[in-house]
Amino acid sequence: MALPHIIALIGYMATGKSTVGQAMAKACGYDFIDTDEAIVQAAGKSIPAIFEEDGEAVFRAAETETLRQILTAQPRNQGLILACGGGLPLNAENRTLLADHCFTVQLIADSETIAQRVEAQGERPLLAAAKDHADLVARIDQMKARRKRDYKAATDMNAETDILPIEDVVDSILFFAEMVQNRRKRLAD
Ligand SMILES: Nc1ncnc2c1ncn2[C@@H]1O[C@H](COP(=O)(O)OP(=O)(O)O)[C@@H](O)[C@H]1O
Ligand SMILES: O=C(O)C1=C[C@@H](OP(=O)(O)O)[C@@H](O)[C@H](O)C1
Ligand SMILES: [Mg+2]
Repeated sequence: MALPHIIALIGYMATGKSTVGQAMAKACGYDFIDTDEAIVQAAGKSIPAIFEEDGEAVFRAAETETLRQILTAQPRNQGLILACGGGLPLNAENRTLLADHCFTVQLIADSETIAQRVEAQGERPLLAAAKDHADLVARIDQMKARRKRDYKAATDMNAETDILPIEDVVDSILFFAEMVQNRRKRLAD
């Protein structure tokens, strides 16, 4: 399968970047890295603990360094699926790194779907203050609206994760990414 060398998944929290990314890597034989996982490994503590003990600014600085390191270390002869933390594309330097190295897919889901996933999973410090379900949905709506422009600026393709099961989301992304790669090759020849 002719695919871009690095496929990055971006998008709002709980749209499925980590889950879909892992399944994509398995389906196409690419490596898989999750920026959040890499940061947790290096810090030796969870994302909520980093936010609480070190603050968001420290987490964001680690995010940029981790992204740069991952993108430059990836061997030429091995593809990579990179699941990004939800806030990563809000930083202009990170968007430039994505544009320079990746085919970037934005995962999208309804705020209601996201709220249900966040309630089931936890682990999202930026949404931890929500009072109840309705407040959580409202906070997700507001944060999504604030982030929309930066996400769009970094995006080569959108994929919805509300309707299709994970395997079909994977197949649709790989199908589209392969078309793009073939087209790029034709244009380069
Ligand atoms: N079609 C789907 N695509 C992606 N995730 C889904 C889908 N259906 C259910 N989920 C669930 O939604 C959650 C998404 O969480 P996660 O992958 O951690 O998202 P993110 O990394 O974007 O925050 C997982 O528990 C996953 O199993
Ligand atoms: O959107 C964000 O700002 C964040 C998203 C999280 O990753 P997921 O999008 O994988 O949940 C994680 O990086 C951190 O909690 C901050
Ligand atoms: Mg994730």
